[in-house]
This record gives sequence, C-alpha cells and structure tokens, in this order.
Amino acid sequence: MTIRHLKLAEAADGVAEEDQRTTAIVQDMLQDIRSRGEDAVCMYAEKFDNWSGDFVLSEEKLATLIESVPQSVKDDIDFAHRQIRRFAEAQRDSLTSFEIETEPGVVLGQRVLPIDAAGCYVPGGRYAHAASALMSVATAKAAGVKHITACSPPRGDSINPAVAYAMHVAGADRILEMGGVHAVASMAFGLFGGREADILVGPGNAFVAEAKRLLFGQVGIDVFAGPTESAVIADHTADPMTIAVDLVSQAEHGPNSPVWLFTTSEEVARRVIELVPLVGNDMPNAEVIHAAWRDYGEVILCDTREEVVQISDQYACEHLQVLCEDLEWWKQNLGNYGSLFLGEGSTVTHGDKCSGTNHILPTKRAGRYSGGLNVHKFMKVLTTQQLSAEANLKFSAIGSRISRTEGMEGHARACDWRLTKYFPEQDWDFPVYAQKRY
Ligand SMILES: NC(=O)c1ccc[n+]([C@@H]2O[C@H](COP(=O)([O-])OP(=O)(O)OC[C@H]3O[C@@H](n4cnc5c(N)ncnc54)[C@H](O)[C@@H]3O)[C@@H](O)[C@H]2O)c1
Ligand SMILES: N[C@H](CO)Cc1c[nH]c[nH+]1
Ligand SMILES: [Zn+2]
Repeated sequence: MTIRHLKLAEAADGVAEEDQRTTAIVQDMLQDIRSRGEDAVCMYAEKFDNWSGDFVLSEEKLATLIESVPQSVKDDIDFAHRQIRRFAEAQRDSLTSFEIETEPGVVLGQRVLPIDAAGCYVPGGRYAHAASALMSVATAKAAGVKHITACSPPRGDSINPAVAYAMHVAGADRILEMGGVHAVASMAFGLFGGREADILVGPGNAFVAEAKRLLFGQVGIDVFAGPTESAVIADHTADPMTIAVDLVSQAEHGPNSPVWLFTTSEEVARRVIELVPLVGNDMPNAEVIHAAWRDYGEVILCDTREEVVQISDQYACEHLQVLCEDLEWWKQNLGNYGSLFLGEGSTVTHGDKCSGTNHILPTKRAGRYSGGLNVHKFMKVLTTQQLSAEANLKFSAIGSRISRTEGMEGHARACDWRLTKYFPEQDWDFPVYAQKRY
C-alpha cells in the first residue's frame, strides 16, 4: 500500500499519556463519590461548575426555563424531536417478541422488554447541546423506558433553557442540573433521591466518557462516545470548499476533536489544506478549530479507493462523509464507522441536529465493534421456554446424556428425575438415575 500522510497530527505522541491522566482523575473521583456520596458530588459541582444550588430541577423552575425559550426555537426542537422519535420507533418495530413451537410440546420464545431506568447525560460545557437531549431521551422513551433521568451542567443560574425544553418534550421524568463525572456517578448510584440507573447513555467530554467506561459492569452503557471525530473521503470530483467547510464544522467541537481527510486526489488534498485555516479563521471559535486542525487533523493520500477503504476502516471514524463518484460502491465496501453521510447533499450537521438518526456515536475506534445509540440499547432480549411432560421423553434424554458427557451429574439428574417421574414404566438404553423421594 502506498499511502502518504500529507498532514500529520501534531498532538499524536501525547494522546496516550493524556488518556492515562484522564483515567486516573476519573477513578479517584468515582471512588470518592462511592464512599462519600452526595457530599463529594457537592464538592465537585462547586469545583468544576461553580454550582452550589439544588440539583433536582423543580417543576416551577422547569416551567420558567421553558417559558424563556423563544417559540421559533421550540418549533425547531419539536421538528427534530418528531424526526428522532419516528426513526427510533421504526427501529423498535423491527425487533419484536415471538414464540415458536419447535417440536410438539416445546415452546421457545423471546420477549423484548425495555430497561427500567436510564440516566441520560447531555453535554453542556462548551455548547448547549439541546439536540443531544432529544437523541438520548426520545430514544429511551420510544423503547418504553419507565424512569428517565437527564442531566446537564448548569451555567450561571441554571441549565440552558433550550436543553431543559428538549429534555422535557422528549419525556425526561427527572432533570438534574449537574454535569461531569459527578453527574454520571449520581445517576449510576441513585443519589439525590433518584433511582439507580440501569443504563447510562449520552456523549460527553473525555472525563464523562471515561466515567461511563469505568462504571460499565455495575451499569450498562450505550457506547464509548467521547470527543467528536469526523472524516471525509474524497476523490477528484469532490469540491474542496465543501470538504473544508464540513471539516471545520466538526473541529469546532473542541481542541481535541480530530478531523481527517482520506483521498485519492493530491490536488483536492492540497487545496483542502490551504482552505481549512481560512474557513476556520472566520469563525467565533477560530481558536478551537485551529487547535483541533493543528494537533489532531490529518490528511492521507492513497493511490486507490481500496486503499482508502482500508485506512478508513482502520480509523473507524465516528462520522464518515463520502464525496466521491459511485456512492453505492462506497456504501457496500466501508465497514467501520459510527454513521455514514453519502454525497454532497448530506452534511454531518443534518445527523447532528434533525434528520432523525442518532448522533450519539462511537469514538476512539469503538466503531469497529459497535454502532451508536439506538432504540435497541434500551431494550433487553429475554428468552423463555415451556416444555410439556411428553416433550421430556426426547429433551430430557438428550439433556441427561450431554450432561454426563460433560461430567455434570447434577444437571443430568434434573433430566433423569423428569424421565422417571413422567415415564415410570419406560426402559432406557442409557443410564438413568432413579432419584429417591424423600
Ligand atoms: N461522540 C458523540 O456522540 C458526541 C456527541 C456530542 C458531543 N460529543 C462531545 O461531547 C463533548 C462535550 O464536552 P463539554 O466539555 O462541552 O461538555 P461536558 O458536559 O461533556 O463536560 C463538561 C463537564 O466536565 C467536567 N469537567 C471539566 N473539567 C474537568 C476536569 N479537569 N476534571 C473532571 N471533570 C471536569 C465539568 O463538570 C463540566 O461541567 C465534546 O468533546 C464533544 O465533542 C460527542
Ligand atoms: N457531532 C456530534 C457527535 O459527535 C453531535 C453534535 C451535537 N451537536 C453538534 N454536534
Ligand atoms: Zn457535531
């Protein structure tokens, strides 16, 4: 393979150490919250978010916040909410409960049940992520989750009003004005009068994502959804300006948000390298964009589209845009990503805000083994079985023999007991233990 790195990420060497520092900080915080509970949370809220108010958002305060949201903002959030809820319901209806009789008297089934309690983290450090509230809460609601707590970091006197509105219309039962590791821990441990979450979902910065990862096991999580990443795949037909605008759009997430270009066209690559800083200059948050591009931005030139697929699957980027000829070929051949955006008409902003697919997506190469948040993450597939006495003639005989082959006498006798109970007159051509009746 003859790939060339036309632009390297300047921060590449320090990333592993930074991840280790984050893990150590988050481990200490979780341990402290485990032992000191709400007192520790109050301390972190004061330290990181300058917050010493109540955490549970009251009905009255929620009403005041909603009142302060302009009607035009409510209309847009309502539109996005309908799209997201509709897509989640379509997903839900393709996974169903069923029962089948595989042999006479053997009924096997699956029941698809919602998880009972979800904790939805809505980021709020740098931006007011109203759409993220819809993504997690509306999807949990579509799944049928009964107890939904949503949280977001307060800024000034409250969480952002549009975020509060989005949480409310999507169906949150309880809102915490709290963010960061301590909010994740509060939902997991059921602090401040809430239920212990059965699953924690939602994106967040490196600390939030690491907290969820460390709590996994005690609770379920959706996916490792840390700092945003975006990649564009482009051939010679792509418009460099469109690529630059789209890379800048996702670099604005934070100074550690990587944006990558994988291309077969050196001309397109060189033009994009010129354009990104110019497009970024014109933005209110130019500093963040320049840092992300300088430290994490990469441009990789490949000879063939097959090589591009190989590189792209290796990066397993959260968002992947394809600006090339023959989109169907790319759709069939790309295998690792969080969400795919095909053609110039589709920008990541559509998925981020309002098209309806979920924007809570895998980062740090988690796209190799998982998709993003979807309605199934809030649902459990539970199996059931009911065997008649007659069905035991076959199934207990086989179960007993397999158990003894494996050296598991207790398992074998559970079957033998049924054979001798239901078929006392039968002669067996294999050893069957006649259990004493006590
Ligand atoms: N992968 C996805 O699906 C996805 C989607 C949307 C957003 N995102 C990402 O979410 C992130 C949002 O980050 P944000 O910072 O704006 O909001 P955030 O709410 O995730 O984090 C802010 C909180 O982090 C805590 N914090 C800050 N510094 C800390 C420290 N040194 N130690 C411990 N805790 C600390 C504070 O409590 C603060 O309120 C971005 O990185 C964005 O790219 C990802
Ligand atoms: N691109 C983000 C997912 O990494 C989601 C988002 C929300 N708002 C803006 N962007
Ligand atoms: Zn985004």
